[in-house]
Amino acid sequence: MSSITVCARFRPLTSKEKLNGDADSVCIRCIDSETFVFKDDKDEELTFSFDRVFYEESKQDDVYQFLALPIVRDSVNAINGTIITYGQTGAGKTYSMEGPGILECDEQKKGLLPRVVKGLFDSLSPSDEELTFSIKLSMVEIYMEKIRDLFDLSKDNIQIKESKSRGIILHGVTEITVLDPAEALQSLSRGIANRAVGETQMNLASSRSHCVYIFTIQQEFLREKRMRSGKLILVDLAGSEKVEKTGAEGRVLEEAKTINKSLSALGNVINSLTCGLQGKTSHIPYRDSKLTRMLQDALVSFFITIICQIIPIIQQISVPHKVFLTKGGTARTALLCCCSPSASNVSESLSTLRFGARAKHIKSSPRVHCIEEKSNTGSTASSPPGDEFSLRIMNELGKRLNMEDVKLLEELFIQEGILYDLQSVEEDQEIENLNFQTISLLQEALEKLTSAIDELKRENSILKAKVDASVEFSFCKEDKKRLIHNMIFGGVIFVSLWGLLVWVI
Ligand SMILES: Nc1ncnc2c1ncn2[C@@H]1O[C@H](COP(=O)(O)OP(=O)(O)OP(=O)(O)O)[C@@H](O)[C@H]1O
Repeated sequence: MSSITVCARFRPLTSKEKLNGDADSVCIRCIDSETFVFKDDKDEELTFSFDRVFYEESKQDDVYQFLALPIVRDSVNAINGTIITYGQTGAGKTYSMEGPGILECDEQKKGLLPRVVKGLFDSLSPSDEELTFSIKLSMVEIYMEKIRDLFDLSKDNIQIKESKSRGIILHGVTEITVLDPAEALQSLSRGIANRAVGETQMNLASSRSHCVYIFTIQQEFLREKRMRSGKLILVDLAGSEKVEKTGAEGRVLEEAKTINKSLSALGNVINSLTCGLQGKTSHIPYRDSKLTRMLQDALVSFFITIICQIIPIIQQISVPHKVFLTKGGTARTALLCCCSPSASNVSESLSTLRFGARAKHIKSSPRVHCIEEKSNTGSTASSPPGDEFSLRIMNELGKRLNMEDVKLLEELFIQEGILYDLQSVEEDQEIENLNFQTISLLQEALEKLTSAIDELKRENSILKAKVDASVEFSFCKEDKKRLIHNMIFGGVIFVSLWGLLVWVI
Protein backbone atom coordinates (compact mmCIF):
# COMPACT_ATOMS: atom_id res chain seq x y z
CA MET A 1 0.00 0.00 0.00
CA SER A 2 1.37 3.38 -0.98
CA SER A 3 1.48 6.22 1.51
CA ILE A 4 0.36 8.55 -1.27
CA THR A 5 -3.21 8.32 -2.51
CA VAL A 6 -3.03 8.66 -6.27
CA CYS A 7 -6.13 9.23 -8.42
CA ALA A 8 -6.59 9.96 -12.11
CA ARG A 9 -9.23 12.33 -13.44
CA PHE A 10 -10.35 12.66 -17.06
CA ARG A 11 -12.21 15.84 -17.84
CA PRO A 12 -14.90 15.97 -20.55
CA LEU A 13 -13.74 16.91 -24.06
CA THR A 14 -13.57 20.68 -24.51
CA SER A 15 -15.61 22.30 -27.28
CA LYS A 16 -12.35 22.88 -29.19
CA GLU A 17 -11.52 19.16 -28.99
CA LYS A 18 -15.05 18.30 -30.08
CA LEU A 19 -14.74 20.66 -33.05
CA ASN A 20 -11.49 18.94 -34.02
CA GLY A 21 -13.42 15.69 -34.17
CA ASP A 22 -11.64 14.20 -31.15
CA ALA A 23 -14.93 12.77 -29.88
CA ASP A 24 -14.42 9.71 -32.09
CA SER A 25 -10.94 9.03 -30.79
CA VAL A 26 -11.08 9.12 -27.03
CA CYS A 27 -7.99 7.39 -25.64
CA ILE A 28 -9.46 5.66 -22.57
CA ARG A 29 -11.80 2.76 -21.90
CA CYS A 30 -13.22 2.38 -18.40
CA ILE A 31 -12.85 -1.00 -16.69
CA ASP A 32 -14.01 0.00 -13.22
CA SER A 33 -13.58 2.75 -10.62
CA GLU A 34 -9.89 1.91 -10.23
CA THR A 35 -8.77 0.61 -13.60
CA PHE A 36 -8.92 1.71 -17.23
CA VAL A 37 -7.31 0.88 -20.53
CA PHE A 38 -5.34 3.62 -22.22
CA LYS A 39 -4.67 3.56 -25.96
CA ASP A 40 -1.33 5.19 -26.81
CA ASP A 41 -0.31 6.84 -30.09
CA LYS A 42 0.80 3.47 -31.52
CA ASP A 43 -2.64 2.01 -30.72
CA GLU A 44 -1.11 -0.15 -28.01
CA GLU A 45 -3.38 -0.75 -25.03
CA LEU A 46 -1.95 -0.11 -21.56
CA THR A 47 -3.84 -0.91 -18.37
CA PHE A 48 -3.54 1.56 -15.48
CA SER A 49 -4.82 1.18 -11.93
CA PHE A 50 -5.02 3.93 -9.32
CA ASP A 51 -6.69 4.31 -5.94
CA ARG A 52 -9.64 5.80 -7.80
CA VAL A 53 -10.33 6.93 -11.35
CA PHE A 54 -12.71 9.82 -11.95
CA TYR A 55 -14.21 9.74 -15.42
CA GLU A 56 -15.79 12.66 -17.21
CA GLU A 57 -19.17 12.24 -15.54
CA SER A 58 -17.61 12.19 -12.03
CA LYS A 59 -18.82 14.90 -9.70
CA GLN A 60 -16.63 17.41 -7.91
CA ASP A 61 -18.01 16.07 -4.64
CA ASP A 62 -16.85 12.52 -5.51
CA VAL A 63 -13.31 13.84 -5.81
CA TYR A 64 -13.59 15.73 -2.52
CA GLN A 65 -15.09 12.81 -0.59
CA PHE A 66 -12.49 10.30 -1.72
CA LEU A 67 -9.33 12.35 -2.09
CA ALA A 68 -9.60 15.28 0.30
CA LEU A 69 -12.01 14.57 3.15
CA PRO A 70 -9.80 11.98 4.92
CA ILE A 71 -6.89 14.41 4.77
CA VAL A 72 -9.04 17.29 6.06
CA ARG A 73 -10.09 15.13 9.01
CA ASP A 74 -6.50 14.13 9.70
CA SER A 75 -5.26 17.71 9.60
CA VAL A 76 -7.72 18.53 12.35
CA ASN A 77 -6.08 15.71 14.32
CA ALA A 78 -2.66 17.34 13.81
CA ILE A 79 -1.57 15.09 10.98
CA ASN A 80 -0.22 17.23 8.17
CA GLY A 81 -1.71 16.71 4.74
CA THR A 82 -1.02 17.76 1.17
CA ILE A 83 -3.28 17.60 -1.86
CA ILE A 84 -1.69 18.13 -5.26
CA THR A 85 -3.25 18.50 -8.71
CA TYR A 86 -0.88 17.54 -11.53
CA GLY A 87 -1.19 17.35 -15.30
CA GLN A 88 -0.83 18.89 -18.71
CA THR A 89 -1.95 22.48 -19.28
CA GLY A 90 -5.72 22.60 -19.76
CA ALA A 91 -6.24 19.17 -18.19
CA GLY A 92 -8.52 20.35 -15.37
CA LYS A 93 -6.22 20.99 -12.39
CA THR A 94 -7.59 24.43 -11.50
CA TYR A 95 -11.15 23.29 -12.23
CA SER A 96 -10.66 20.45 -9.74
CA MET A 97 -9.00 22.70 -7.18
CA GLU A 98 -11.18 25.82 -7.35
CA GLY A 99 -14.15 24.95 -9.54
CA PRO A 100 -15.31 27.47 -12.13
CA GLY A 101 -15.12 30.24 -9.50
CA ILE A 102 -14.19 30.34 -5.84
CA LEU A 103 -16.96 32.65 -4.62
CA GLU A 104 -19.97 32.24 -6.82
CA CYS A 105 -20.61 28.99 -8.49
CA ASP A 106 -23.11 26.22 -8.73
CA GLU A 107 -22.98 24.10 -5.57
CA GLN A 108 -22.29 20.95 -7.61
CA LYS A 109 -19.40 22.51 -9.47
CA LYS A 110 -17.55 23.80 -6.41
CA GLY A 111 -13.95 22.63 -6.39
CA LEU A 112 -11.81 21.13 -3.66
CA LEU A 113 -10.84 24.45 -2.03
CA PRO A 114 -14.30 25.68 -0.99
CA ARG A 115 -15.19 22.14 0.11
CA VAL A 116 -11.99 21.86 2.16
CA VAL A 117 -12.76 25.19 3.84
CA LYS A 118 -16.25 24.01 4.78
CA GLY A 119 -14.90 20.60 5.85
CA LEU A 120 -12.32 22.21 8.14
CA PHE A 121 -14.81 24.48 9.90
CA ASP A 122 -17.36 21.65 10.17
CA SER A 123 -14.82 19.31 11.77
CA LEU A 124 -13.60 21.97 14.16
CA SER A 125 -16.81 23.48 15.53
CA PRO A 126 -16.15 22.83 19.20
CA SER A 127 -18.90 21.38 21.32
CA ASP A 128 -16.45 21.43 24.19
CA GLU A 129 -15.97 24.81 25.91
CA GLU A 130 -12.49 23.72 26.91
CA LEU A 131 -11.34 23.70 23.29
CA THR A 132 -10.45 26.74 21.23
CA PHE A 133 -9.17 26.71 17.68
CA SER A 134 -7.85 29.00 15.00
CA ILE A 135 -7.32 28.61 11.27
CA LYS A 136 -4.63 30.63 9.54
CA LEU A 137 -4.34 30.90 5.82
CA SER A 138 -1.36 31.72 3.59
CA MET A 139 -1.20 31.75 -0.18
CA VAL A 140 1.91 31.80 -2.31
CA GLU A 141 2.79 31.09 -5.89
CA ILE A 142 6.06 29.88 -7.33
CA TYR A 143 6.50 32.01 -10.42
CA MET A 144 9.73 31.85 -12.42
CA GLU A 145 11.44 30.10 -9.46
CA LYS A 146 10.50 32.85 -7.00
CA ILE A 147 8.00 32.49 -4.19
CA ARG A 148 5.48 35.36 -4.18
CA ASP A 149 3.12 36.08 -1.32
CA LEU A 150 -0.33 36.32 -2.87
CA PHE A 151 -1.64 38.25 0.14
CA ASP A 152 1.16 40.81 -0.03
CA LEU A 153 2.71 41.25 -3.47
CA SER A 154 5.58 43.31 -2.04
CA LYS A 155 6.93 40.02 -0.65
CA ASP A 156 8.04 38.66 -3.99
CA ASN A 157 10.97 36.48 -3.03
CA ILE A 158 10.06 34.55 0.09
CA GLN A 159 12.80 32.30 1.43
CA ILE A 160 12.29 28.68 2.42
CA LYS A 161 13.67 27.73 5.82
CA GLU A 162 13.80 24.41 7.55
CA SER A 163 13.04 24.19 11.23
CA LYS A 164 13.62 21.14 13.35
CA SER A 165 10.33 21.64 15.11
CA ARG A 166 8.15 22.87 12.27
CA GLY A 167 9.70 21.34 9.17
CA ILE A 168 9.68 23.44 5.99
CA ILE A 169 8.56 27.03 6.60
CA LEU A 170 8.16 30.11 4.43
CA HIS A 171 9.93 32.94 6.15
CA GLY A 172 7.80 36.04 6.70
CA VAL A 173 4.83 34.78 4.69
CA THR A 174 1.52 36.55 5.44
CA GLU A 175 -0.81 34.49 7.60
CA ILE A 176 -4.43 35.57 7.75
CA THR A 177 -6.59 34.31 10.60
CA VAL A 178 -9.94 33.33 9.13
CA LEU A 179 -12.91 33.12 11.46
CA ASP A 180 -15.52 31.48 9.25
CA PRO A 181 -15.85 29.86 5.80
CA ALA A 182 -17.13 33.08 4.18
CA GLU A 183 -14.08 35.02 5.37
CA ALA A 184 -11.75 32.23 4.21
CA LEU A 185 -13.32 32.22 0.73
CA GLN A 186 -13.05 36.02 0.47
CA SER A 187 -9.34 35.82 1.32
CA LEU A 188 -8.81 32.96 -1.14
CA SER A 189 -10.55 34.91 -3.85
CA ARG A 190 -8.29 37.93 -3.16
CA GLY A 191 -5.19 35.73 -3.41
CA ILE A 192 -6.39 33.99 -6.57
CA ALA A 193 -6.93 37.38 -8.24
CA ASN A 194 -3.21 38.05 -7.71
CA ARG A 195 -2.07 34.86 -9.47
CA ALA A 196 -0.07 34.95 -12.69
CA VAL A 197 -2.44 33.77 -15.40
CA GLY A 198 -1.90 33.81 -19.16
CA GLU A 199 -3.25 32.39 -22.37
CA THR A 200 -1.88 29.24 -23.99
CA GLN A 201 -3.15 27.35 -27.02
CA MET A 202 -4.55 24.71 -24.68
CA ASN A 203 -6.13 27.03 -22.14
CA LEU A 204 -7.42 30.59 -22.29
CA ALA A 205 -6.83 31.10 -18.58
CA SER A 206 -3.71 29.04 -17.94
CA SER A 207 -1.98 29.17 -14.55
CA ARG A 208 1.61 30.23 -15.17
CA SER A 209 2.71 29.41 -11.64
CA HIS A 210 2.42 26.71 -9.02
CA CYS A 211 -0.11 27.92 -6.47
CA VAL A 212 0.15 26.80 -2.86
CA TYR A 213 -2.64 27.25 -0.30
CA ILE A 214 -1.58 26.66 3.30
CA PHE A 215 -4.08 26.18 6.13
CA THR A 216 -2.62 26.02 9.63
CA ILE A 217 -5.03 24.59 12.15
CA GLN A 218 -4.25 25.21 15.79
CA GLN A 219 -6.25 23.83 18.68
CA GLU A 220 -5.84 24.51 22.35
CA PHE A 221 -7.21 22.18 24.99
CA LEU A 222 -7.57 24.55 27.90
CA ARG A 223 -8.17 21.95 30.61
CA GLU A 224 -5.18 19.84 29.65
CA LYS A 225 -3.03 22.86 28.80
CA ARG A 226 -2.20 21.22 25.53
CA MET A 227 -1.96 22.59 22.02
CA ARG A 228 -1.81 20.81 18.73
CA SER A 229 -1.27 22.01 15.25
CA GLY A 230 -1.81 20.55 11.80
CA LYS A 231 -1.06 21.87 8.36
CA LEU A 232 -3.11 21.29 5.26
CA ILE A 233 -1.47 22.27 2.00
CA LEU A 234 -3.22 22.36 -1.38
CA VAL A 235 -1.06 22.68 -4.46
CA ASP A 236 -2.40 23.59 -7.89
CA LEU A 237 0.60 22.91 -10.10
CA ALA A 238 1.18 24.81 -13.30
CA GLY A 239 0.59 22.59 -16.34
CA SER A 240 3.37 20.89 -18.21
CA GLU A 241 3.39 21.70 -21.89
CA LYS A 242 5.28 20.70 -25.02
CA VAL A 243 6.58 24.04 -26.22
CA GLU A 244 7.05 22.77 -29.79
CA LYS A 245 3.37 21.78 -29.81
CA THR A 246 1.91 24.88 -28.17
CA GLY A 247 4.09 27.26 -30.17
CA ALA A 248 4.90 29.33 -27.08
CA GLU A 249 7.09 32.38 -27.62
CA GLY A 250 8.71 35.14 -25.59
CA ARG A 251 7.56 35.39 -21.98
CA VAL A 252 5.14 32.46 -22.32
CA LEU A 253 8.05 30.32 -23.58
CA GLU A 254 10.26 31.36 -20.65
CA GLU A 255 7.41 30.57 -18.23
CA ALA A 256 6.84 27.19 -19.88
CA LYS A 257 10.54 26.31 -19.65
CA THR A 258 10.64 27.19 -15.92
CA ILE A 259 7.41 25.27 -15.27
CA ASN A 260 8.68 22.19 -17.14
CA LYS A 261 12.02 22.37 -15.31
CA SER A 262 10.43 22.42 -11.87
CA LEU A 263 8.00 19.63 -12.82
CA SER A 264 10.89 17.47 -13.98
CA ALA A 265 12.64 18.25 -10.67
CA LEU A 266 9.49 16.91 -8.98
CA GLY A 267 9.65 13.82 -11.21
CA ASN A 268 13.32 13.33 -10.28
CA VAL A 269 12.52 13.53 -6.57
CA ILE A 270 9.77 10.94 -6.99
CA ASN A 271 12.10 8.70 -9.01
CA SER A 272 14.81 9.01 -6.37
CA LEU A 273 12.34 8.25 -3.58
CA THR A 274 11.11 5.13 -5.36
CA CYS A 275 14.61 4.04 -6.44
CA GLY A 276 15.85 4.70 -2.91
CA LEU A 277 13.38 2.12 -1.68
CA GLN A 278 15.05 -0.41 -3.91
CA GLY A 279 18.41 0.58 -2.45
CA LYS A 280 19.57 2.27 -5.67
CA THR A 281 19.98 5.84 -4.52
CA SER A 282 20.23 7.70 -1.27
CA HIS A 283 20.39 11.33 -2.46
CA ILE A 284 16.98 12.93 -2.95
CA PRO A 285 17.35 16.15 -4.98
CA TYR A 286 14.82 18.27 -3.03
CA ARG A 287 16.97 21.37 -3.43
CA ASP A 288 16.84 21.34 -7.22
CA SER A 289 13.72 23.54 -7.30
CA LYS A 290 11.59 25.69 -5.00
CA LEU A 291 8.67 23.36 -5.66
CA THR A 292 10.41 20.19 -4.47
CA ARG A 293 11.89 22.02 -1.49
CA MET A 294 8.42 23.23 -0.47
CA LEU A 295 6.90 19.79 -0.93
CA GLN A 296 9.73 18.00 0.86
CA ASP A 297 7.65 17.31 3.97
CA ALA A 298 4.75 16.01 1.89
CA LEU A 299 6.82 13.65 -0.21
CA VAL A 300 8.72 11.99 2.55
CA SER A 301 6.79 10.63 5.46
CA PHE A 302 9.20 9.54 8.09
CA PHE A 303 6.82 9.76 10.99
CA ILE A 304 5.61 6.52 12.33
CA THR A 305 1.85 6.24 12.47
CA ILE A 306 1.86 3.95 15.42
CA ILE A 307 3.86 6.41 17.54
CA CYS A 308 1.52 9.23 16.59
CA GLN A 309 -1.41 7.17 17.71
CA ILE A 310 0.17 6.55 21.08
CA ILE A 311 0.58 10.28 21.68
CA PRO A 312 -3.07 10.81 22.73
CA ILE A 313 -2.60 8.15 25.43
CA ILE A 314 0.46 9.89 26.75
CA GLN A 315 -1.29 13.20 26.72
CA GLN A 316 -4.27 11.77 28.56
CA ILE A 317 -2.25 10.37 31.40
CA SER A 318 0.63 12.78 31.28
CA VAL A 319 1.29 15.15 34.13
CA PRO A 320 -0.51 18.35 33.07
CA HIS A 321 2.20 20.81 34.16
CA LYS A 322 3.91 20.32 30.81
CA VAL A 323 2.43 22.00 27.77
CA PHE A 324 3.02 20.14 24.58
CA LEU A 325 2.66 21.06 20.98
CA THR A 326 2.03 17.96 18.96
CA LYS A 327 3.64 18.00 15.59
CA GLY A 328 1.77 16.46 12.67
CA GLY A 329 2.29 12.77 12.30
CA THR A 330 2.83 10.94 9.06
CA ALA A 331 2.17 13.46 6.33
CA ARG A 332 -0.77 12.30 4.25
CA THR A 333 -0.51 13.14 0.60
CA ALA A 334 -2.97 12.84 -2.26
CA LEU A 335 -2.16 13.36 -5.90
CA LEU A 336 -4.81 14.01 -8.53
CA CYS A 337 -3.47 13.33 -12.03
CA CYS A 338 -5.61 15.36 -14.43
CA CYS A 339 -5.79 14.28 -18.08
CA SER A 340 -7.55 15.12 -21.29
CA PRO A 341 -9.39 12.13 -22.74
CA SER A 342 -8.60 13.30 -26.26
CA ALA A 343 -6.42 11.21 -28.57
CA SER A 344 -4.69 14.42 -29.64
CA ASN A 345 -3.12 14.64 -26.15
CA VAL A 346 -2.14 10.99 -25.65
CA SER A 347 1.56 11.56 -25.14
CA GLU A 348 0.98 14.26 -22.47
CA SER A 349 -1.71 12.15 -20.75
CA LEU A 350 0.56 9.10 -20.83
CA SER A 351 3.36 11.04 -19.19
CA THR A 352 0.94 12.30 -16.49
CA LEU A 353 -0.31 8.76 -15.84
CA ARG A 354 3.24 7.40 -15.67
CA PHE A 355 4.10 10.15 -13.17
CA GLY A 356 1.12 9.08 -11.04
CA ALA A 357 2.00 5.40 -11.32
CA ARG A 358 5.54 6.19 -10.18
CA ALA A 359 4.32 8.28 -7.24
CA LYS A 360 2.19 5.36 -6.08
CA HIS A 361 5.39 3.48 -5.31
CA ILE A 362 6.53 5.96 -2.67
CA LYS A 363 6.03 4.11 0.57
CA SER A 364 6.13 5.21 4.15
CA SER A 365 8.48 3.80 6.72
CA PRO A 366 8.79 -0.01 6.86
CA ARG A 367 7.18 -0.01 10.28
CA VAL A 368 3.99 1.49 8.95
CA HIS A 369 4.09 -0.84 6.02
CA CYS A 370 4.22 -3.80 8.36
CA ILE A 371 1.21 -2.54 10.30
CA GLU A 372 -0.72 -2.02 7.11
CA GLU A 373 -0.02 -5.50 5.91
CA LYS A 374 -1.21 -6.99 9.14
CA SER A 375 -4.47 -5.05 9.10
CA ASN A 376 -4.92 -5.71 5.40
CA THR A 377 -8.71 -5.45 5.29
CA GLY A 378 -11.33 -2.76 5.28
CA SER A 379 -8.87 -0.02 4.48
CA THR A 380 -10.85 2.72 2.86
CA ALA A 381 -9.61 6.20 2.20
CA SER A 382 -11.67 7.53 5.07
CA SER A 383 -10.29 5.14 7.66
CA PRO A 384 -6.51 4.99 7.51
CA PRO A 385 -5.17 1.45 7.10
CA GLY A 386 -3.96 -0.08 10.29
CA ASP A 387 -6.50 1.83 12.40
CA GLU A 388 -8.01 -1.25 14.02
CA PHE A 389 -4.66 -2.79 14.71
CA SER A 390 -3.30 0.46 16.10
CA LEU A 391 -6.39 0.89 18.27
CA ARG A 392 -5.80 -2.53 19.77
CA ILE A 393 -2.17 -1.62 20.54
CA MET A 394 -3.32 1.70 22.00
CA ASN A 395 -5.80 -0.01 24.28
CA GLU A 396 -3.20 -2.54 25.39
CA LEU A 397 -0.62 0.16 26.04
CA GLY A 398 -3.17 2.31 27.82
CA LYS A 399 -3.74 -0.55 30.27
CA ARG A 400 -0.08 -1.35 30.81
CA LEU A 401 1.72 1.97 30.83
CA ASN A 402 2.60 3.38 34.21
CA MET A 403 3.78 6.92 34.99
CA GLU A 404 7.45 5.96 34.70
CA ASP A 405 6.94 4.52 31.19
CA VAL A 406 5.02 7.61 30.15
CA LYS A 407 7.86 9.88 31.27
CA LEU A 408 10.39 7.74 29.41
CA LEU A 409 8.24 7.80 26.26
CA GLU A 410 7.85 11.58 26.53
CA GLU A 411 11.62 11.93 26.71
CA LEU A 412 12.05 9.61 23.75
CA PHE A 413 9.52 11.50 21.64
CA ILE A 414 11.03 14.88 22.48
CA GLN A 415 14.42 13.45 21.55
CA GLU A 416 13.01 12.14 18.27
CA GLY A 417 11.30 15.45 17.51
CA ILE A 418 7.77 14.05 17.63
CA LEU A 419 6.71 16.04 20.69
CA TYR A 420 7.90 19.54 21.44
CA ASP A 421 8.01 21.49 24.60
CA LEU A 422 6.27 24.80 23.72
CA GLN A 423 9.07 26.76 25.33
CA SER A 424 11.73 25.10 23.17
CA VAL A 425 9.61 25.63 20.06
CA GLU A 426 9.41 29.34 20.83
CA GLU A 427 13.15 29.49 21.53
CA ASP A 428 13.80 27.64 18.28
CA GLN A 429 11.68 30.21 16.45
CA GLU A 430 13.40 33.14 18.17
CA ILE A 431 16.83 31.83 17.20
CA GLU A 432 15.64 31.36 13.62
CA ASN A 433 14.28 34.92 13.49
CA LEU A 434 17.50 36.29 14.95
CA ASN A 435 19.59 34.35 12.44
CA PHE A 436 17.44 35.58 9.61
CA GLN A 437 17.68 39.21 10.78
CA THR A 438 21.48 38.95 11.15
CA ILE A 439 21.83 37.41 7.70
CA SER A 440 19.59 40.11 6.17
CA LEU A 441 21.65 42.87 7.88
CA LEU A 442 24.88 41.29 6.68
CA GLN A 443 23.50 40.94 3.17
CA GLU A 444 22.52 44.63 3.23
CA ALA A 445 25.99 45.63 4.50
CA LEU A 446 27.55 43.43 1.85
CA GLU A 447 25.52 45.14 -0.88
CA LYS A 448 26.52 48.61 0.42
CA LEU A 449 30.18 47.61 0.55
CA THR A 450 30.04 46.15 -2.95
CA SER A 451 28.56 49.36 -4.34
CA ALA A 452 31.17 51.45 -2.42
CA ILE A 453 33.91 49.33 -3.97
CA ASP A 454 32.38 49.76 -7.42
CA GLU A 455 32.33 53.53 -6.89
CA LEU A 456 35.95 53.52 -5.76
CA LYS A 457 36.94 51.39 -8.73
CA ARG A 458 35.25 53.89 -11.01
CA GLU A 459 37.00 56.86 -9.38
CA ASN A 460 40.34 55.08 -9.52
CA SER A 461 39.99 54.30 -13.18
CA ILE A 462 39.24 57.99 -13.85
CA LEU A 463 42.32 58.97 -11.88
CA LYS A 464 44.38 56.32 -13.63
CA ALA A 465 43.26 57.70 -16.96
CA LYS A 466 44.32 61.18 -15.83
CA VAL A 467 47.73 59.84 -14.80
CA ASP A 468 48.15 58.04 -18.12
CA ALA A 469 47.15 61.18 -19.97
CA SER A 470 49.73 63.29 -18.14
CA VAL A 471 52.67 63.80 -20.54
CA GLU A 472 55.27 64.52 -17.86
CA PHE A 473 53.97 61.67 -15.66
CA SER A 474 53.36 64.19 -12.90
CA PHE A 475 49.95 64.83 -11.55
CA CYS A 476 48.60 67.35 -9.16
CA LYS A 477 49.01 67.00 -5.40
CA GLU A 478 45.24 66.71 -4.85
CA ASP A 479 44.87 63.73 -7.21
CA LYS A 480 47.83 61.98 -5.62
CA LYS A 481 46.26 62.37 -2.17
CA ARG A 482 42.88 61.08 -3.40
CA LEU A 483 44.46 58.08 -5.09
CA ILE A 484 46.39 57.10 -1.97
CA HIS A 485 43.32 57.68 0.19
CA ASN A 486 41.13 55.58 -2.12
CA MET A 487 43.67 52.79 -2.26
CA ILE A 488 43.85 52.60 1.54
CA PHE A 489 40.05 52.82 1.91
CA GLY A 490 39.52 50.25 -0.85
CA GLY A 491 42.00 47.90 0.84
CA VAL A 492 40.25 48.18 4.19
CA ILE A 493 36.82 47.54 2.61
CA PHE A 494 38.17 44.59 0.63
CA VAL A 495 39.64 42.96 3.76
CA SER A 496 36.41 43.54 5.80
CA LEU A 497 34.30 42.19 2.94
CA TRP A 498 36.29 38.97 2.90
CA GLY A 499 36.09 38.77 6.67
CA LEU A 500 32.30 39.19 6.50
CA LEU A 501 31.91 36.64 3.73
CA VAL A 502 33.95 34.05 5.64
CA TRP A 503 31.86 34.78 8.76
CA VAL A 504 28.53 34.46 6.92
CA ILE A 505 29.58 31.21 5.28
N1 LIG B 1 -14.15 18.04 -14.89
C1 LIG B 1 -14.43 19.08 -15.68
N2 LIG B 1 -15.71 19.32 -16.05
C2 LIG B 1 -16.01 20.38 -16.84
N3 LIG B 1 -15.09 21.23 -17.36
C3 LIG B 1 -13.80 21.03 -17.03
C4 LIG B 1 -13.41 19.95 -16.18
N4 LIG B 1 -12.07 20.00 -16.05
C5 LIG B 1 -11.67 21.06 -16.76
N5 LIG B 1 -12.70 21.67 -17.35
C6 LIG B 1 -12.60 22.85 -18.23
O1 LIG B 1 -11.42 22.70 -19.02
C7 LIG B 1 -10.72 23.94 -19.15
C8 LIG B 1 -9.29 23.82 -18.65
O2 LIG B 1 -9.31 23.48 -17.29
P1 LIG B 1 -8.34 24.10 -16.21
O3 LIG B 1 -8.20 25.57 -16.35
O4 LIG B 1 -8.76 23.58 -14.90
O5 LIG B 1 -6.95 23.44 -16.68
P2 LIG B 1 -5.55 23.44 -15.92
O6 LIG B 1 -5.11 22.03 -15.90
O7 LIG B 1 -5.64 24.14 -14.64
O8 LIG B 1 -4.67 24.24 -16.96
P3 LIG B 1 -3.36 25.15 -16.73
O9 LIG B 1 -2.29 24.26 -16.27
O10 LIG B 1 -3.10 25.71 -18.08
O11 LIG B 1 -3.75 26.19 -15.75
C9 LIG B 1 -11.52 24.96 -18.36
O12 LIG B 1 -12.35 25.66 -19.25
C10 LIG B 1 -12.37 24.14 -17.42
O13 LIG B 1 -13.59 24.76 -17.11
